[in-house]
Amino acid sequence: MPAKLSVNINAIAMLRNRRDLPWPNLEALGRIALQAGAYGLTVHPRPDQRHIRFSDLPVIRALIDDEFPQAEFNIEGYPTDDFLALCEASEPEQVTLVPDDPSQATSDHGWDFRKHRSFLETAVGKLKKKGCRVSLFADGDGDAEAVKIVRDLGADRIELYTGPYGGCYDDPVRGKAILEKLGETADAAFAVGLGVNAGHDLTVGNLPALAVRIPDLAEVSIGHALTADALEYGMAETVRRFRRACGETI
Ligand SMILES: CC(=O)[C@@H](O)[C@H](O)COP(=O)(O)O
Ligand SMILES: NCC(=O)COP(=O)(O)O
Repeated sequence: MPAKLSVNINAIAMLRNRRDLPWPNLEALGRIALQAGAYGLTVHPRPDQRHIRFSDLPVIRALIDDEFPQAEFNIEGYPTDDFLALCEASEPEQVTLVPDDPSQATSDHGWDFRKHRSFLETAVGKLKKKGCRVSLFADGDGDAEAVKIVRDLGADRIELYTGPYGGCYDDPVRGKAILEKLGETADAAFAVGLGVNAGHDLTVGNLPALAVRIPDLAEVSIGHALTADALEYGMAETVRRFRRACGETI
């Protein structure tokens, strides 16, 4: 089954926040994305609320509950007490824990699972108790032992950090090598019973090869390139293009 598309609306929020005005409207664009067949919506609130504001979360939750009850809400972020409280209030179907420092411009690495094992165990336990699926952001470095730690922590999935792949997927040497390491990491995760998501710098151009190497990829969350394409093609057509790039026949 092709990977499901979750549309990350962070970049749309960043554009909105240039002015103290309510557009572009996250709820309206989220609705168009879901009407066009996106499987879910992703947000990555950061402590300074520079794109997603905490007040956006109930609006997205209500959109899904009221109009798209089959869709999923995925919240990504670093598990501070404030973040975990946001998750508790928003009841996302999935939470993706990301090791981001508040000063980071964007996510640029996965967890060091050996170093942060006990910290993550506590956070994963709290989220699992609330009934969320939990995914942990992971480097695609082929580290099979690290993936076993994720399983032992009680998480359900890893999300492969695809940033290094995104920019050089068409380099026949470097791109191919990075893709193979991502694939090896996914294989190791599947072997211990974890699901595999992927995200960061995915595009219509680089998704097809990823989907071929990891045919059982569960979900991709995509924001930056999808928002850029939406300026050119419109949100509905862009969602359809990304769904096709994931392998859907629509
Ligand atoms: C975990 C991940 O790769 C995305 O959530 C990404 O961090 C989006 O956040 P920004 O929109 O702040 O780049
Ligand atoms: N988890 C990755 C994500 O949600 C979006 O990343 P990007 O497409 O904005 O790079």
